[in-house]
Amino acid sequence: MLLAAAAACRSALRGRLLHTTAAAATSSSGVEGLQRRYSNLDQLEADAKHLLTPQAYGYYASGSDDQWTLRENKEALQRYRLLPRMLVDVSNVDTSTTLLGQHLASPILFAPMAQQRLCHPEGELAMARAAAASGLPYILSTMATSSIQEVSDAVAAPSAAGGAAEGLAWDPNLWFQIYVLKRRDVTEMMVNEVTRLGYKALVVTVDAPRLGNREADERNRYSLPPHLSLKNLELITKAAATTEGVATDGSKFGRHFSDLFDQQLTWDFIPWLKQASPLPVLLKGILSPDDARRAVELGVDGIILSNHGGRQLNFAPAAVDMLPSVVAAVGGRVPLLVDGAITRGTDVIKCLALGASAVLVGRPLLWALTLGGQRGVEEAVEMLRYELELSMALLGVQNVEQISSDFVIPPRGGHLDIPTAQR
Ligand SMILES: Cc1cc2nc3c(=O)[nH]c(=O)nc-3n(C[C@H](O)[C@H](O)[C@H](O)COP(=O)(O)O)c2cc1C
Ligand SMILES: CCCCCCC(=O)C(=O)O
Repeated sequence: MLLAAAAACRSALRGRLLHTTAAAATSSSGVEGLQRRYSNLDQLEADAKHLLTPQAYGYYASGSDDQWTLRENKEALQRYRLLPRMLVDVSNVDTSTTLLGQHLASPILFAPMAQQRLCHPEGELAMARAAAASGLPYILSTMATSSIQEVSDAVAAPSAAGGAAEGLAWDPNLWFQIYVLKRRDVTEMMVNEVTRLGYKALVVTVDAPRLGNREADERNRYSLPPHLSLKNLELITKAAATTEGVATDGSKFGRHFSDLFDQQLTWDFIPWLKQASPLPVLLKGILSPDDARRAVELGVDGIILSNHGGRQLNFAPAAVDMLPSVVAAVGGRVPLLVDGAITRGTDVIKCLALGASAVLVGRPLLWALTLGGQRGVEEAVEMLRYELELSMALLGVQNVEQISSDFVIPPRGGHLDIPTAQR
C-alpha cells in the first residue's frame, strides 16, 4: 500500500517535472520557477535523477572507483568554518569581481562538462545562454554535444526564444576547454576556431590522460544515444579522410575515450599552445604546489585546482585542501580557481578566503538544466549568487576583495596566512 502510494507520488512528480522540462525546451517563459520549488542547489539532484535515464544519471553523478574523492569534496568544504565580523555597514554588498580583465557578476564559472544534451534538448546552448544572462563565463567542453560554432551563435544575441529573463544583463563570455587529442591537428583546428569566434580563454584539462574508472558507466554499458554526437570531434572527420579513433560507441566507454586522448602530453604543450593562440591559457586539474609553480614558470595565465569532481584519481585530495599550499607556491602571480562540490554561498566564501579568485560549479547546473532548461539554470545560479551575497553580509564584508583568510578557520584550528593581495 505504502509502496503503491510512493510510486504514484513519484510518477506524479515525474509527470510534473517532465512537463516542466518539455516547456523549458520549447518556450522561454512559463517554466515553473526552480526558486519556488527548491530552497538550495543540493535539493536539485534527487528530482533531476527521476527525469534522466539511469545511464545519463550514472554518467553525470558518479565518481571513480569507490568514490572516496567524490565524497571527500563535500566533506572537506564542510570542515572549514567562517569567523564573522560585526558592526560593518553591509547595506550594499557587491558580489561582482574581475578575472583576467573580465567582469563577472559573481566569482562563479560554469565548469566544463561533456554531453549536456543528455539532460536537455538544447544542452550546451541553453547552458551557455544561462551563463550569458547571469554575467558569468561558460566553459564549453571539447566533448560537447553542441559545436563550438553553435554555442557561439546561441549567445550572439538574446533572442525571443533564448534571451535573458527580465532584469538580467546579457553578457556572453565563452571559454573553451581543451582535451588534447592524439590528433594534434584537430586540437589546433579547435583552438583556431574558438580564437576566430571570440572565445575569451582556453582551459587545458591535464588530469585526464585516460578516463577514470567510472564503475556506474561500466555497469550501465553507458553510451551516447544515437541521436546525439560529440560535435567537436566531427571536426576530425571533416579534417581528414580517416575516422580512426572517433567512434562514439560507448560500451567500452573509458577505454574508448582514453584512445582519443594524448597520453604522451607533457609540459611542452604549454609553450606550443601559447604560440598557437593569443587567448589566456589556464590549466585545469592541478593539485600539487610543484605543478602549479611549474605552470606559472611556463607562462600560464591561471590555474584551476580540481580533482575533476572525483572522477579521475580516487584518493586525490579535495582541491580546497590544496589551496593554501598552492597559493604559497604561486605567490599571487596568476589567479587560482577551484572546483569540487560547491553548492552553497558559504562554499564560495571559503574558497575565496583560502585564496581562490573564483570557483567553478559543475553538476548542480546539470541538475538545474534537467529540471528547468535555460531558465532553471539562471535561477539556480541566482540562488547561489543570492546565498553568496547574504553570507557576505553576515560575514561582515562588502565586496569580494574583502574576503580574506582572516575569515576562515581551518580544520584543526591552525592559522592560515594568505595575504589577500595574493588572490
Ligand atoms: C558529467 C561531467 C562531465 C564532465 N566533463 C568534463 C569535461 O569535458 N572536461 C573537463 O575538464 N572536466 C569535466 N568535468 C569535470 C568538471 O569540469 C568539474 O571539474 C567537476 O565536475 C567538479 O565540479 P562539481 O563537483 O561541481 O561537479 C565533468 C564533470 C561531470 C560531472
Ligand atoms: C564523451 C566523452 C567523455 C569525455 C570525458 C568527459 C569528462 O571529462 C568526464 O569527466 O566525463
